[in-house]
Parts: sequence; structure tokens; C-alpha cells
Amino acid sequence: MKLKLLLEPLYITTSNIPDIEIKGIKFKSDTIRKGDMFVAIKGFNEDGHNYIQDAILRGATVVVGEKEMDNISVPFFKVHDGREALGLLSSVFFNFPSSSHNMVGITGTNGKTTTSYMLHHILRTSRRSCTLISTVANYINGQESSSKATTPSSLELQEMLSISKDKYVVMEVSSHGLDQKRVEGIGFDFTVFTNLSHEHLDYHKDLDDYFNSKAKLFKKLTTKGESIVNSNCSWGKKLIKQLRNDGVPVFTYGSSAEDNLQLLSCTKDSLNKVRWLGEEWQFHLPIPGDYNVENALAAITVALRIGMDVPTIQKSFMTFSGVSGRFEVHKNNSNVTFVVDYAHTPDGLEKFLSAVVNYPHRKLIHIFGFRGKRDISKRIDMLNISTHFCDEIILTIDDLNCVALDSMISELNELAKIFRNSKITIINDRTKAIEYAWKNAKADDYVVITGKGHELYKEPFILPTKTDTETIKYLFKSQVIPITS
Ligand SMILES: CC(=O)N[C@H]1[C@@H](OP(=O)(O)OP(=O)(O)OC[C@H]2O[C@@H](n3ccc(=O)[nH]c3=O)[C@H](O)[C@@H]2O)O[C@H](CO)[C@@H](O)[C@@H]1O[C@H](C)C(=O)N[C@@H](C)C(=O)N[C@H](CCC(=O)O)C(=O)O
Ligand SMILES: Nc1ncnc2c1ncn2[C@@H]1O[C@H](COP(=O)(O)OP(=O)(O)OP(=O)(O)O)[C@@H](O)[C@H]1O
Repeated sequence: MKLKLLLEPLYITTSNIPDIEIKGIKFKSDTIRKGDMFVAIKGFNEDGHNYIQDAILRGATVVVGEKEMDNISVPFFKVHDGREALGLLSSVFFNFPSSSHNMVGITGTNGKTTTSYMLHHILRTSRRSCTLISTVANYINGQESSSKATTPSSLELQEMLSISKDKYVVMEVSSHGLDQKRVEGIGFDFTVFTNLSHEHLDYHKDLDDYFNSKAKLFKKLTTKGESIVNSNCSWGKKLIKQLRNDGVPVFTYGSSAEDNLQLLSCTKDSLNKVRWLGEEWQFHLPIPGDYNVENALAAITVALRIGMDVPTIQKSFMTFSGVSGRFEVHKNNSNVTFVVDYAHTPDGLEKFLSAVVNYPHRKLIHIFGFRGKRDISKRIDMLNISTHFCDEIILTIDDLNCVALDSMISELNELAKIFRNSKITIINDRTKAIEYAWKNAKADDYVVITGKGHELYKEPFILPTKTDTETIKYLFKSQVIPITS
């Protein structure tokens, strides 16, 4: 693409723009190929401006950055914000791909993945082509690929959107993604807010700052775009007020008569009665966890606003099988039930455990841990919740995240000391923690393993290379299969 054309949306119109062709855009100097543009980003660990020479040596013919720079041997263009520029440039380079799709962006502390999967399922079962960009996996043109982030970098994202031939795109938008302008250059037709609670306070200054990052998504609506917000959550209520003040169309879901989609009742066998436009109808949700009803309400509101009819939505829920690593139930030959779940926030854990505790059981045994350095302030809250619901706790490690194993173990010991009771056992190796529960649990016990779900360990040196589900499946293989006559 011609450099002049590429720079237009950044309002760089100086007469000094050379008439050159840009082959690609990169923000990692070691990925530069001859003829690429390098966008220098001032990051959290490194300053991309220090890699400009490296990028030029590798073949960059143009550099964009946010600092004043001297002695650069190729044309250099200064911008106000490198990450924002990267998003806009990528969007131009891939020919504004979001405008060829109906874009749905879903944000919130918990439920983004589940809601995205539900909506993707509803759209696909009604023969609407749909791309899904999520924490667990990505699906583009019906092809599954692995996911490296909840919200990929703007460059990867714009490329994915340009490859997608699907009419709809459902994507999760994290607060990190919003803060780091990864969705810059995207216009959303629908933006969804599931909820907000304590999380990521290692990154965001406080909950207000976290909320303000999430709220940025709702500034990215197209002129005809609509927002869909959970009114059961106090932060959702705050957002609804803000959006209405700004004249943004808002559709709400929740338990109030004022909601556009109101939940009227839920029965034990998962039949949920709702009201939409004065009409009452039911849908069956075939997955456990009553909090998933809220996720379903979010997905249904989008589906209805897209123009889908009620019977189609009802029918599609009948075949929804849930999401990998979320409330995954496995029962062994000794009648012990293992549940793997991704709850890793205090609110998520409380909702998950309040759902599990209702299943008849002898003992509830909880295996969970923490990630090195991440949001240390939530650890006590999570232990409080766990000790409230569970009979036994096996504290382990989610991931070291560059923290030395010894430090992580002493952090766990310190936490256990605060909760001076005999309920807590520490087993730092997660596989061993699961094996311990496997050997010691008795018939009718529930063993719940939370925090990692579908994820592999990022630092596996002493830790397992299996996901929690894989460990359970491996243990299942060791069972003696009873001979049935
Ligand atoms: C803390 C954080 O979010 N970091 C993100 C950030 O990286 P950074 O600012 O630390 O990058 P850096 O290492 O300082 O480098 C700065 C610049 O120098 C460049 N550089 C650096 C070295 C070099 O040799 N050459 C070079 O060009 C880098 O390419 C970069 O452009 O910008 C990068 C580019 O977009 C992201 O990949 C990276 O995400 C990291 C990998 C990450 O783990 N992020 C997590 C926290 C995250 O975003 N998670 C959310 C989900 C959260 C949730 O809800 O659970 C997600 O959306 O995935
Ligand atoms: N609506 C909800 N409210 C509270 N907790 C929920 C809700 N939905 C799911 N959870 C809990 O949060 C966990 C993660 O759910 P999900 O993957 O859908 O959320 P997420 O927002 O995508 O999380 P992440 O951003 O970390 O990927 C679930 O395993 C469950 O324990």
C-alpha cells in the first residue's frame, strides 16, 4: 500500500511523504521484513524506540513513533500515541475490515467467553456465518485455531478480520485490550457489558479505573450501534446511566420490570422464563451454574436485536454444550465427582461455589491457587470464600509468572497462617494436588479444581504440562473398568 494512503487517517499530510510502497506493518523489530513500516511503542518493559535501529537494519523503510527522534536514516513520522497509531494504521492497511462484518464486542469481568460461545453457537446453528475471537480458541471461516490472548494485538486482530469471510464477528474485549487500544480502528454494531467486580488490580489503579477502561468499548459503536448491558450489576447500572446521558441506545437485561429482557423465573431443571417486548417465553439452558443464565440473557438480547426469532433461539440453546474448562463435570468409578472450572475472581468463585454446594455431596474439596505477582489483593477474598463453602482446601499454584518457587510457597504458607485452621493443605505441584484428591476423596465427595480451566501452564519447569482436564482424564485412564455382564 502507498505510504501516503496509509498515513491519511493519522492526519499526516506533510509534503515530505515519499512515494513508496509499504509491504507490511510491524511493532516487533525482530519480525521486520524488507519494505515494512515499524511502529515503535513505549511498552511496560521495553521501549520500542530503542529498537528502531534494529528495525531499520532488518529492512524497515519507514518508522512511526511517539517520541522526537534524531538521526534516523529512513522517513520518521511522530504520532501522539504509538498503540493508537498501530490500530489505525493496521485498519487502513487491511482495508477497514470491521466494516465488512457485523461486529459484536463483549466485555466484563466474568462471562465474556461463555457469552461469546453462546452467541456464536446461536448464530451458527441458525446458519449465520460467525467468527469467534476468544480466550479459549478462535474460529474463522469455520476453522478453529489456538488463541494467544483474550484480545489480540490490533495488528493481529485487523488481519484476522480481513481474513474472515463471516458475516458476524463475536469477540471478547478485555480491559487490557481497551487500555492498550487493541480495538482501535474497529466500529462495533453491538457492545455488551456482562458485569464488573474485583480483578486485575495489579494493572488498573482501582475499580473506577478498571470500569473506565471497560467503558471505552462503548465509545467504539458505529453510528447505528447499540449497547447491551446487565442491569443486575451496580457497575452496569452506572454504565446504563452514562450511556443514556450520552444518547447511546441501550438495551438492558436483568431481573427488573424496566429491563428490555427480564428474567421472570428459573426452575431447578433449568427452564428460564423471560419477558421481551411484553411477551413471555421460556428457554432451557442445558449447562450447570445459575450465573450462566445471565450470560444467556446477554447472548439472547444480542440475538434478538440482530433480528433472530424466539423459536430459533430456544432451539439453539437445546444443543449448547458449554465451554471447555468451565463447569466441566467428571465422575469416577469411586463415585467422586470432579469439576474443573475457570473461576479466578472472587465474584466468579463465589458464584461457582454457590452453584456447586447445592449438589448433594459428602465433602466439598477445593483445589486452587494463585498466579505469581497477579492481583495479590484478591487472594484473601478468595480464601474467605473457599473456607466459607468448602470442607477441605488444597492450596496450590496457578503459575509462577517469574516468581521464584520458594517465594511462591512462602506466600502460600503466609496465607494459610492467616486462616489458622486445619482445612488447608499446601501442595505446590498442581498435578500432585489433583492426584492427592483423587486418592483420598471418598464416595459422594465433590472435588472442585478452579482457576486454570482450559489453560496450560506458562512456566512449566516444576509445574505440570497438562491442563486440569487432561490430568483428570489421565487419572480416569488408570481406573479399573468394572466388568459388566
Ligand atoms: C502487560 C501487558 O498487557 N503487556 C502487553 C504489552 O506488552 P508490553 O508493553 O509489556 O511490551 P514490551 O515488552 O514493553 O515492548 C514494548 C515494545 O517494544 C517492542 N520490542 C521489544 C523488544 C525487541 O527486541 N524489539 C521490539 O520491537 C515490542 O514489540 C513492543 O512493541 O503490549 C503487547 C503488544 O500488544 C502485549 O502482547 C502484551 O501483553 C502481554 C503478553 C500479556 O500477557 N498481557 C495480558 C496481561 C493481557 O493482555 N491479558 C488480557 C486478558 C486479561 C483477562 O481478562 O484475563 C488479554 O486480552 O489477553
Ligand atoms: N456471569 C457470570 N458472573 C459471575 N461469574 C461468572 C459468570 N460467568 C462465568 N463466571 C465464572 O467465571 C469463570 C470464567 O468464565 P468465562 O470464561 O466465561 O469469563 P471471562 O470473562 O471470559 O474470563 P477471562 O476474561 O478471564 O477469560 C467461569 O468458569 C465461572 O466460574
